Amino acid sequence: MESPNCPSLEQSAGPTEDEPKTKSQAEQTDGSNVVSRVFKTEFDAKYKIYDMRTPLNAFMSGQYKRSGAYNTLRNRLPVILTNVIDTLTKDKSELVEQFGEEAREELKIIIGLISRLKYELQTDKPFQAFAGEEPDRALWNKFLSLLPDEERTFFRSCCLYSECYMHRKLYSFVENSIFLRPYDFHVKIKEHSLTSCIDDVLSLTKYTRRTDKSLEIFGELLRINLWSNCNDAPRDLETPAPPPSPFNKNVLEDVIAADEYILANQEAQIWQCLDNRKQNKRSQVDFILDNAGYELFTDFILAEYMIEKGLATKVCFHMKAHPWFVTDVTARDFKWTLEYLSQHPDYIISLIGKKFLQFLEEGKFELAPISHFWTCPYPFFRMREADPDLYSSLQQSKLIVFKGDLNYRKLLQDVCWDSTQDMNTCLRGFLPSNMCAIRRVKAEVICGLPEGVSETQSRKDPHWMISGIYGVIQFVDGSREFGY
Ligand SMILES: O=P(O)(O)OC[C@H]1O[C@](O)(CO)[C@@H](O)[C@@H]1O
Repeated sequence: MESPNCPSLEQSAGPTEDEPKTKSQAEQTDGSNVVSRVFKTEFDAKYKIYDMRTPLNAFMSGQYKRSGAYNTLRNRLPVILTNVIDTLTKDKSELVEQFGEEAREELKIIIGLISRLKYELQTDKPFQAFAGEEPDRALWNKFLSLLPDEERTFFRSCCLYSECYMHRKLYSFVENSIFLRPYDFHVKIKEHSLTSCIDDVLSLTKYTRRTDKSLEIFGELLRINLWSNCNDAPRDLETPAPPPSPFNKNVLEDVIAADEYILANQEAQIWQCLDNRKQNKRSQVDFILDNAGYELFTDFILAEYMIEKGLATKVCFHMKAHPWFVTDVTARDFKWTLEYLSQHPDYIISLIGKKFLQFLEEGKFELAPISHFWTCPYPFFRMREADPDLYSSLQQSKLIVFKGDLNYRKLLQDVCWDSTQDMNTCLRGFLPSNMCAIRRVKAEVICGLPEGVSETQSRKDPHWMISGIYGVIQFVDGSREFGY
């Protein structure tokens, strides 16, 4: 993103209707984001990349050069694939030892397939149907076949679709192998994201042992949870480094100092929703998880608080059916984390790990049945028709906690909404129950901000929407819909 002089999104006089436009409509009508037809590089000319920001109400897409989506497709995703190839090459002997000599040949084939995927990404090739044993093959192929031809490539499609497609394809390579099938390319990164933070785990454990039941403490836990959503995607030299984070991810010392970086904070409404027994007879809270490591640990701490203070009788954790967006939690990561903590040599860490394991045995913590909906490209408003069982199970929830940036993008269909748009509108009818979103802002998809905030932010820091140093804690009241 090298666009300090370009018009800000909020200055654009885009249409005001709620329905997002297709990209071609956006190009035709959004005059304020003047489309520069002078392509600056050979790549831009070849793949028709417009030198403009994402128009208001359009989907995020790599075809807009001055967008985080372009940066993701051009810089971040190829690096993810290169890193996986490097890991496979470096760990070859270890993997052969673990999965048998036959895995050697498979590794070669998989490296070749990943290189091809990277080439397809970098040359904006059309998405290919899935042809293996993927359990969600039909869903994906139907989705791909319904995409209009001109939107079926990496840079022309909605960026959410392109990213989901790349991660789904990547996993399909091991999924369709024989010997490497149980392998997760990202397992070491995920384990490291916990083991490297063990001091933070210990401090947070000690800090949260004797807490009161109060909005003040609850709010602090929400904020600690928010700042833990900080997995940093790999960046390359073309991308300016984000400004240094003004606080540590564990934020125990400076959680208050970090408050000015929270652009919308509805923790009081979330507290009210959980603490209001008369109005809300439901007692289960659902977490739609994001990243493994320290973030997952803070999810456990927040869930523990909800249970111990009588705000919920059970917390149900929804995780990904398979490796996803590098660090997302799978059932294997969830169980590994609890085992790792409970067997840790530090007595305090092992105690908390054992306590969480016991919560699992007692049904206070629960793993939700695996759903492929979380790893499909659909935004959440499509859940009711795509996975009606999941939708109706979420209707039983007292509060659904959506963690992280990707879930937020799926809530808002990866659309560049006016930042002041009411969240209810942006959800397009997706409201199974009360919901909250806890997310560091890493993509230009946001709503529910007070008037003027976005303009002020843009003046202060043109990269504020992709830097990940700002956050939101937002709430949507589902009670009117269900008459609690
Ligand atoms: O772990 P989180 O918070 O979902 O963030 C990861 C997301 O952020 C991004 O890096 C930018 O939106 C995406 O690639 C990805 O969706």
